[in-house]
Amino acid sequence: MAVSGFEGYEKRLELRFYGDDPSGGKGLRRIDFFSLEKVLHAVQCTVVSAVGNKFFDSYVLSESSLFVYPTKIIIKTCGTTQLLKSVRPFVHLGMMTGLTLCGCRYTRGSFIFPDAQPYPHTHFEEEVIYLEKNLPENLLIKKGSIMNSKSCYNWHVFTACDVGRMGVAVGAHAEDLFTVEICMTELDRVQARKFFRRFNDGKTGDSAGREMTEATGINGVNENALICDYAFDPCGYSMNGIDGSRYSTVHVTPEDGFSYASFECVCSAYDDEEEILEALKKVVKIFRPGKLSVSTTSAAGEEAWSGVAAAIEPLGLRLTSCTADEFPDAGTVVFQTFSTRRK
Ligand SMILES: C[S@+](CC[C@H](N)C(=O)[O-])C[C@H]1O[C@@H](n2cnc3c(N)ncnc32)[C@H](O)[C@@H]1O
Repeated sequence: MAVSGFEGYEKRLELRFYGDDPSGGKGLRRIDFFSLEKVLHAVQCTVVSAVGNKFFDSYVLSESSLFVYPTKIIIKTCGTTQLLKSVRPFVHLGMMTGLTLCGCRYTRGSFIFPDAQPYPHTHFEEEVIYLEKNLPENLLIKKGSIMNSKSCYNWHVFTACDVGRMGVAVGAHAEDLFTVEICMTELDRVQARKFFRRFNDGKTGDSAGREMTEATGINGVNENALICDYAFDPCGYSMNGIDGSRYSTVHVTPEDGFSYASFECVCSAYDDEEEILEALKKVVKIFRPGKLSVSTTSAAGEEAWSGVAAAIEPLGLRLTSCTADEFPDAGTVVFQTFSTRRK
């Protein structure tokens, strides 16, 4: 941990692959656990809990989450982890399973403690140079950009893709799917206390995590999800939810002064918009943050997330900025920030 405090803001990397899969569709899920642990060691985190279904494998990490699909890896890490050190080993492991990287998406918010970040996470420019150096040459189309808000919290996005796979990748994978990433700071103190354990509570990380999931209502955000949760000692919480082929994930740093929580999920353009917005409202009510950002990434365009402000503003948060930009392979990224009216 940095001397000043724990960096809650995650770095998120999504790697997409293609190729003939001799294993009948298991693809990247054939990567053995020992090899995954080696990559995580380079990033400086470990697996604390795991669960899978017929679509994908989900791991709760000491610093956030990893999801492994047959042709896609999503890894999200916080603290002072060196996430981008996973790029080369994952590309290599993909090759070993007969798959080639065709898309890369890296996103993150603005760190609370930027000076505590190690190379290559010292500056966004450094991260982009590192990515360009370590991605394979077939990923020719690239764009890196910082989406600004009116506050000090900005959204950093880098995407790259293989020119030959561009249309295929978007069409086959993400045409109707969009990712929602919510970052919350200045959590309500009463709510944040619920993510602290009692001294010597005699519980395991799993059993304490289960209690937090229920006591806070996180299990009600998507009642259909199978939840894999973990409570850190003395505080902190992570969970992955799996619902068919879709994941959701929540991470909480409850310490006062640098409190942070995140929620991420995958939605479809065919989902009931009201249901998505209801889930979003439930998340905001669980944490009651002073500041919040919502980033949506969608091949379907900006409309995918047009109802966010109308859903959130009645909860006492005011829309302070809304920016949209296009990125190769990813589609439209919309970044909205909200700030409480209570201060
Ligand atoms: C890993 S969790 C959640 C991560 C997520 N990105 C976030 O900050 O919301 C981080 C919280 O767990 C606490 N924690 C306790 N033990 C930890 C450990 N061994 N590794 C990482 N975090 C730990 C941290 O102080 C922090 O409150």
